[in-house]
Amino acid sequence: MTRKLIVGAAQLGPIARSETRTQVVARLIELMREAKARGCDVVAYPELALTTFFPRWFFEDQAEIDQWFEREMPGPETRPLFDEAKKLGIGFYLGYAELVEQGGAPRHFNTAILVDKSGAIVGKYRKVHLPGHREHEPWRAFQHLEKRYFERGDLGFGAWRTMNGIMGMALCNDRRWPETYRVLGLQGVEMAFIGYNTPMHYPPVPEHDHLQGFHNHLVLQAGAYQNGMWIVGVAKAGKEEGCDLLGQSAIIAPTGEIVAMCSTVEDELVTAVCDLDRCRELKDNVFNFGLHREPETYRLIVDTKGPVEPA
Ligand SMILES: CSCC[C@@H](NC(N)=O)C(=O)O
Repeated sequence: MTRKLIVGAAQLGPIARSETRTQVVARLIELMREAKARGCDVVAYPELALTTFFPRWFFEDQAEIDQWFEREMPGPETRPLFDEAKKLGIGFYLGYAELVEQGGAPRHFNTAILVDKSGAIVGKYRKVHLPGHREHEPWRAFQHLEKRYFERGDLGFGAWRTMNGIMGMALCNDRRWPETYRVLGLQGVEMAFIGYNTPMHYPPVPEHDHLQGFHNHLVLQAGAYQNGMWIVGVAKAGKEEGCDLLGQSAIIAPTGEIVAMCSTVEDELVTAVCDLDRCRELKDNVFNFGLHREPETYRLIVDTKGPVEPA
């Protein structure tokens, strides 16, 4: 029996600062219905998919910051998405800002969840590689204050058996780090969902601005190939509050080939039939970890943050 999963990458166009959760969820539901009509088993949305990308602004008032976060999932505004998923019998991956009380203290995470076809949350991931800066840097055209507003994820890179396969999650900047994919790959992940918000302009090194699309696919394709997994990379795209965000959401095969890609920077769904058994072509051969990895020679990777002096 083949394990073919039909997957949708539901790219979002810009979300205005004034747009409500209810308005955004209506957009998500429309994409979900389209995905179902095209036979999808699961649909993936971007990182921080319920609001505008708020880390581009410096806020000092904690109440103003907290308004971008979800205190419950599903909550009153997101419940219709879960109800629709259950009604349609379709899974989904969703990124959002999460605020939890732990030990009487508030904790803020950049989070993603995986929901199965019954509408149940089966997995949660909290972003590990937080990019950007902590302090206000007024010289920038826009801020990238993820290091200020979120703490590092505390759940590691999990893997979940669901929807007839082994699924993993990551978020945006995580995709630039080979360690992300390898930790997923070592757990046998067959499909990884990765939502992103990637500004086209990178203020510290603007000479790389024209390479944003290249670097996006470079890392997603390498991660897929080197670990024998499908990757679903999903953008929030377009000109959002004056900031241009990369599109090019893509579904990538374990061979590293792009099999579907968005061609707009608006709400757009692309789909692909993903045979999870094709992961074996890599996992049993050139990237047979049990046969070919030499972890004792990789000690620096886990023992050191780096860089170190050469021996
Ligand atoms: C601050 S520069 C990098 C921007 C980063 N964006 C996110 N959201 O992680 C990314 O890796 O695309």
